[in-house]
Amino acid sequence: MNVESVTIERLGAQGDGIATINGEALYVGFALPGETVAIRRTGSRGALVSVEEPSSARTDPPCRHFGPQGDRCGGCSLQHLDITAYNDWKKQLVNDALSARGIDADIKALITCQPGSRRRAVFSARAVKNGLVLGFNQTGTHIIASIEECAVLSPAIVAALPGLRKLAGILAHGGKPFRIQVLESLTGLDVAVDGIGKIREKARQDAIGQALTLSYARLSLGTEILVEARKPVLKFAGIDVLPPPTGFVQASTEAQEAMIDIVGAHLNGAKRIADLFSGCGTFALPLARQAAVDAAENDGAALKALDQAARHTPGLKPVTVERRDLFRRPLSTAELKKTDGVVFDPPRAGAQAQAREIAASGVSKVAAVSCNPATLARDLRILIDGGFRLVSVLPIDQFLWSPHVEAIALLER
Ligand SMILES: C[S@@+](CC[C@H](N)C(=O)[O-])C[C@H]1O[C@@H](n2cnc3c(N)ncnc32)[C@H](O)[C@@H]1O
Repeated sequence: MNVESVTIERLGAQGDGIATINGEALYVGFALPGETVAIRRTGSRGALVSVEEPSSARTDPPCRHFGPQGDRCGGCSLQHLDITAYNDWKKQLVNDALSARGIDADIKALITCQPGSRRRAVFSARAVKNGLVLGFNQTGTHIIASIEECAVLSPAIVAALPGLRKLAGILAHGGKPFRIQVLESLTGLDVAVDGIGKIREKARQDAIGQALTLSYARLSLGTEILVEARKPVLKFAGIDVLPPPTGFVQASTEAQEAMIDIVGAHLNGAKRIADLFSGCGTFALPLARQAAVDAAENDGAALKALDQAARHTPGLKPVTVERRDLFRRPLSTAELKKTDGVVFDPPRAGAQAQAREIAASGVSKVAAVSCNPATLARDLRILIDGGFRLVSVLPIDQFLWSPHVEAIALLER
């Protein structure tokens, strides 16, 4: 394949450099705006061969697995961009999504997260001819890049990699890839193996032995607990919560605490708050210090954890929980009649049906939390058209060096 030289014009939403060739966009990973790079072209993608004229914003990536010279670990896409330009790009992702819906917003400076602060990871693993590979998928492929270090994950998770590899080796069979979810809790690692299929009794017993030797707090197969040496504990603004295996929690404690503060301050003064897509209570529990809270969510185990934490925490205002599919059955305007504040934090698909009900309700303050600026913008458009004023938007870099960004939009009327 021929090597050709192109000039990169801008960064795309996935962190690729974009050049224009014959009027068509060409995407080049690990390339930056202003750079002239040598590439090998396949369709609309160019594989970086070398950087001929580097950008002044190019910097050395902190992780050896990153980039075309590393193992192309797909976890990060922008370690080679200096921090100021990187922060601007993240903020711009939110701005672009809102602008596409005609929303002019006061977007605050990016709230940053430190390297080594990610407490949750999902590794891919697979038995191979001469052993086992465990790491993250290369971008856009099912090839697993074996990981020895990671600049994003907490040091405790990085230190656990050799043990996780042993555990995966015990459970792996048949060469099919499977996942290992790891959450660093305050009482130790909460490890859940997923997508492994049926395992033999001996492998199960060996895995339990390994979990005890490695001092994990808990080991599960999917949601089935195999061994629980200690209950995994997290704190949401100082409130103890025992999350269920594989249940959603925010990726970084730093981001979680910043988000709790922002949401709590905005909904200050509300007497009755609905926390929709509540998970195990990241927002509901701290908010119950200031108002009665009705939490709704589709994961029964998460709601049970929320309910138990509420019952065991003294001084909270009343908390109710309801298991409910909010895509199919959003809280109606009638059900929101006594509610004056709402926080919603849906999965990437957003909260379109729920936003319509809130727009038509008497709710006066909303905090919309999202990990997907495109669906956030769509839902904000519904709320704004329903009479809400967008006060501000706060982007949060919960997914460091990746193309993902968290944001909280604060609205009132
Ligand atoms: C981004 S998480 C937020 C959880 C929580 N607010 C937190 O901060 O930990 C999204 C939550 O939506 C829940 N969820 C997904 N689909 C749902 C649905 N159709 N109805 C209700 N909840 C749903 C998930 O179980 C998950 O807990």
